[in-house]
Amino acid sequence: MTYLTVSDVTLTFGGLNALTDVNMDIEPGIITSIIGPNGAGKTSILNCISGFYHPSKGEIRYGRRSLTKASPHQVSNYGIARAFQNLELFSGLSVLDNLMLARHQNLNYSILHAVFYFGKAARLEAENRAYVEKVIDFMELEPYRKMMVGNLSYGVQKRVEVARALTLAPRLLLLDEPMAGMNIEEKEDIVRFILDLKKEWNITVVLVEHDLGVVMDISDQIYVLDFGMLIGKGTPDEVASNPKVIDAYIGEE
Ligand SMILES: Nc1ncnc2c1ncn2[C@@H]1O[C@H](COP(=O)(O)OP(=O)(O)OP(=O)(O)O)[C@@H](O)[C@H]1O
Repeated sequence: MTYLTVSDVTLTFGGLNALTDVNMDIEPGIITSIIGPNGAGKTSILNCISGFYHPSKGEIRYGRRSLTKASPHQVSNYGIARAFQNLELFSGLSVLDNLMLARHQNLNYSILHAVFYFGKAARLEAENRAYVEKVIDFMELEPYRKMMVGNLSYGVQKRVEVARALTLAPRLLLLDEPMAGMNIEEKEDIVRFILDLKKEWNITVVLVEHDLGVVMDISDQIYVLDFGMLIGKGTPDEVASNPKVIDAYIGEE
């Protein structure tokens, strides 16, 4: 069964096609990477899937649901979360407060409910806290929980950004360059987290990443974009031996 389907998606800005007739099929429970040179359209496709941009043409489906015109809020309610290339964190708040705040987007009661049904609100709040603690534990953020995000190293902030997305308990996680600016050890940690998310949390991962070594190591399938067009797809071995892909990367990596 196909899980996420991108069909003939074109995205236009003024006269420029950021994406042209892009097709992708993503099955549940796998790691899919999207690679390509700078400006190839990788972030644009994540923006289309997560509802920040709407395709000028084509369709995006997630199971039985259409994401083509969905808002970011609807997309996250459908169980799709995103970690951003540029961190979406409140630098003046602690790690714990950032994660609780993100988790609150998931609350399914209104302020009125909170007033009239205090018991239910309190129970939900306890559940939220427990879920956030599980994420902190998984992402090994325990030593930083009370620290202000702005005071943490960039590598740890990137980890908090992934944790922020995880607090929404997604079935599908979109990661936009989660390893950018990290040293080798920090990258190894993120790789381990991504593999565990797949194996232990059964989360489907879509990854945009420039580090081809990492991409080749952890991906089940890879899509390659160049100038907004899909120029290759397949397993890491298939993609690595695709002449179009090799051409696109000459002088790049
Ligand atoms: N909001 C926007 N308005 C105008 N042009 C845009 C917008 N967003 C993206 N583009 C253009 O669309 C093209 C694809 O950009 P995109 O950010 O998706 O590429 P990318 O592959 O993610 O690049 P990078 O690896 O540098 O992050 C680029 O030419 C970019 O300038």
